Amino acid sequence: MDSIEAVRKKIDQLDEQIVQLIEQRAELVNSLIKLKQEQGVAVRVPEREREVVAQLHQRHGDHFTLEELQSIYQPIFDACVRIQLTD
Ligand SMILES: C=C(O[C@@H]1C=C(C(=O)O)C=C[C@H]1O)C(=O)O
Repeated sequence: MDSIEAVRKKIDQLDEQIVQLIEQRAELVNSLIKLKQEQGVAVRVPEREREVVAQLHQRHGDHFTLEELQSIYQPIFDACVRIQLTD
């Protein structure tokens, strides 16, 4: 069995990957801004955000409730929209 320190090291590595993925996600969201401006699409699209969370819940509902996934994703949506508006 791994020691607490060894497991924490694996958790730290996963956290690093999670943040890198969130950064990549934010870059993709940011790349939409030009298309949105050209097509007159709103920066914030709440129904799309609901759809993202609902799809994740369909696939991962065994581990996370809908409310938990919403709580995890709301700050990510907020940060992505802020970056779209400020970059
Ligand atoms: C990425 C988009 O822009 C915004 C950010 C979203 C996201 O971070 O997933 C979803 C909807 C919009 O509020 C989009 O419209 O698809």
